[in-house]
Formats: sequence, structure tokens, C-alpha cells
Amino acid sequence: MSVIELNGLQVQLGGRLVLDGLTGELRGNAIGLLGPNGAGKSTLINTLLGFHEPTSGSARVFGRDTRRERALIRQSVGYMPENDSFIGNMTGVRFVRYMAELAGLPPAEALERAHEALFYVGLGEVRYRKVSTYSLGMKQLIKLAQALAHGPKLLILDEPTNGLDPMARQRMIQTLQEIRKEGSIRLLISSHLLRDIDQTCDEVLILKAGRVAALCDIAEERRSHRNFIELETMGPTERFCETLRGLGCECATFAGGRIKLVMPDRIEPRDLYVTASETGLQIRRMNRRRDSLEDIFMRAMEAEPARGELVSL
Ligand SMILES: Nc1ncnc2c1ncn2[C@@H]1O[C@H](COP(=O)(O)OP(=O)(O)OP(=O)(O)O)[C@@H](O)[C@H]1O
Repeated sequence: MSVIELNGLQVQLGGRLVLDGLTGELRGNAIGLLGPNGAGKSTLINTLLGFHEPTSGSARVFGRDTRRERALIRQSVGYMPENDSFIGNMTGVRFVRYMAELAGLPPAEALERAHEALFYVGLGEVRYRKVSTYSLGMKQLIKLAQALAHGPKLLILDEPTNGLDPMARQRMIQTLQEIRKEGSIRLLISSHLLRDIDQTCDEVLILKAGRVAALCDIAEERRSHRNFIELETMGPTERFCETLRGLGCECATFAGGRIKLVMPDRIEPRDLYVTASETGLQIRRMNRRRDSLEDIFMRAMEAEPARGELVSL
């Protein structure tokens, strides 16, 4: 089932075209929204939530049009905004209950769900404290709790690890990983941090200057690049490559003793050293391919995305 569908989506703000013809279909359990500052990530989220009207084209969430079916979309979506917007005098539980009521739950159910959501994110013990006394990390967590309380089908998170120290960041990432694994809630996570997206998402939409720079299945990319290795060698490469091909590797040789390999899962780097020693080749350097999401991102940033089209990476 498609989570988000964009069809030539254009959004103009203050006389400026901020989203310029986005097209694509996102189906992942956890979708990353990446892009440099000003790329249009928050604008896209606000459009999905119905805060901005498309100037032309359309956006759909679970098949529902953001222009015409705004209320239905909001019922099924939990939103964790980037900026803090609390009523500081409320206790944690009162605030989350209030947000759940605004999302449509009756008061008694909202209260029950507020307790559950606060325990789930790890704020159970401080739920009767005023929100204004919470640390930055707790404030991020209560934003997550209020987004979860009404039982959404899609959780939209705008920069969820902003301002968190390494431990708090790791806890937030683990919670998002748990939500993904549990499987009943889809995630859309906006971030300018590749690492956050890499650790939590299986699909990514990369925006650049209001256009789609790339849309890809990270899990698939990871699988295909996992065992990509570059070697710098000295000595005869022919027998070495022949032996490796016999073991199921793809092997290409280049000038200066450079060899590129794609290895099947069962072959380990130490097997390369054994084969090299058996065939009289010296391996001087071995590089595993860089993080594939970083590769995808860098290529997307270098390419010039055409309006309404996807760049093939
Ligand atoms: N209300 C507005 N009126 C005019 N321009 C706007 C408005 N809101 C956003 N913009 C502009 O639209 C562009 C995209 O902004 P947006 O906040 O969507 O980017 P972003 O990718 O979320 O960036 P960041 O990572 O910095 O949060 C920016 O150049 C921004 O200045």
C-alpha cells in the first residue's frame, strides 16, 4: 500500500515556489526525508498535514487527498514537530491527554492512552511534572508521546534527534527502530542527518532546492553494495581474479594493479588474502565501499534534478 503519493506537487509560499513539481510514490515502513537546509522538507510535511495547499499537482496520504480529505488524514497521522510548542504549565500527562483529545479521542480514553504513551517513551516517572521543567531530551520524548497517543497509522517526525546528547539520541533512534519493527505504524522521518535516516529507514526521498533529487529503497541499495571492495595490489592479477570468479565474485581489473570486486555473502575479506597468497599477489590496500546512503546522497546533491522527474542513480 502506498503511504505517500506525490503527483507534480507544487507549493508556493510568499510568492516563491518552494516545492517545484514533486512526483513519486513512497511505500516503505520507515521513509526518510533528507535534504540540505531549505530543501523543502518541512514544507512537504506541512503540505501532507494540510497546512499548505498545493498550488498545483497533488499529494496523497494513504490514498487520501491532502486538499479534500484533510480531517481524515489528520486522524490517521501523528506529528512530532521540529519546534517546541508546549503549554508549559501543564503536567506531562495532562498535556499528552489534551493533545489526544484534540486528535479526537474521548477524555477517558485520551487519559488512558496518555499514560501508556508516556510510559512507552520512558517518561512514566516524570509524567506528573510540569512540562516547563523537562530537559531538552524529555521535551523531544513528550513530543513523540503526544504524536503516538491517539494511535496513528503514520508518524511524521521532523528532526526527532535535534538537540539531543549522544545517549538521548541513541534512545530516540532505538525507540523509532522498535516502532518500525512492531510494524503497525509507518514512519516518515525528516532529518538532515544521514546517520539518523540510515539507522531507522528502509526508503529515502532526497530533496534538493524544492525538487526530488532521489527516491530509493535503502535496504535494496545496502544489499547490493554490501560486499563491494576495492583493492590496490602488486603482482600478477590474472590468476587471482580467475580464482575469485570461480568462487562467484565479480572482478574487474584496472591500471596500476587496482581491482574492484563484488563478493557473494559467503566470501569474507580474509578469503581474498588467502587467494592472493596462493596466486602470488600482494594486497597493499583494501577499501570497503563507503556507506551507501552517503553515496546516494552525494550523487543526488551533485546531479541537477529535473522538475517532476527522478534522477536515476
Ligand atoms: N512561509 C514562507 N514564506 C516564504 N518562504 C518560505 C516559507 N516557509 C519556508 N520558506 C522557504 O522555503 C524553503 C524551504 O523551507 P523548508 O523549511 O521547507 O526547508 P527544510 O528542508 O525543512 O529546511 P531545514 O532543514 O532548514 O528545516 C526555504 O528557502 C524557506 O526559506
